[in-house]
Amino acid sequence: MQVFEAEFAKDRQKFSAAHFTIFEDGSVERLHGHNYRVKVTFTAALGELGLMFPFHQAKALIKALCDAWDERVIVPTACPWLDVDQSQKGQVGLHLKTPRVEKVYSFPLEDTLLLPINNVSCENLVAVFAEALARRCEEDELNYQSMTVAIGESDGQDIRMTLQKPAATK
Ligand SMILES: Nc1nc2c(c(=O)[nH]1)N=C([C@H](O)[C@H](O)COP(=O)(O)OP(=O)(O)OP(=O)(O)O)CN2
Repeated sequence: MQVFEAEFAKDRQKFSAAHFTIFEDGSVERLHGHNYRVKVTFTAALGELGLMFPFHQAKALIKALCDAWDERVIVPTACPWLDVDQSQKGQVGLHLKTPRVEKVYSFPLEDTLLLPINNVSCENLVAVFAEALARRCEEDELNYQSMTVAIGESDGQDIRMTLQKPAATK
């Protein structure tokens, strides 16, 4: 069976976000930001009329997720060295305490993206982005066999991960 690949790497597939990366020795970067760039490659066989799926359908799903992650401070809520306090309405308080660093941050809740990851690394971001996009593709009944998502913090450096589409449950 012929399997086709469609890569989407449009300039509009980006999100601007702030984060800090934590390292295993307990050192932590200062808060900083990137214009993250997102590339998605789908594989699929051809359906009727020689189409994998309508390209606009895939591009709309990717762009909507990029928009949801845009202009945010990304918070790793599963980080063992980070206490995330949402007791103050509309605010997120972070108390970071590693073997080497102790810092306190406070952000408006609407400016944050709380992700169930232990560190805001490209590796973790690409995994969460791919799973979230797979859920949106499922809801939108986009037909594909696998997706490879690549996220880059700067030109010339991408981290990518491939997800196989789960077998149909119905
Ligand atoms: N394994 C990982 N290591 C690092 C990550 C990451 O996501 N995974 N991220 C960072 C920082 O966010 C940093 O901003 C980017 O790191 P790096 O590429 O080392 O730094 P530059 O953008 O300055 O890259 P240049 O090669 O100087 O252009 C650090 N490590």
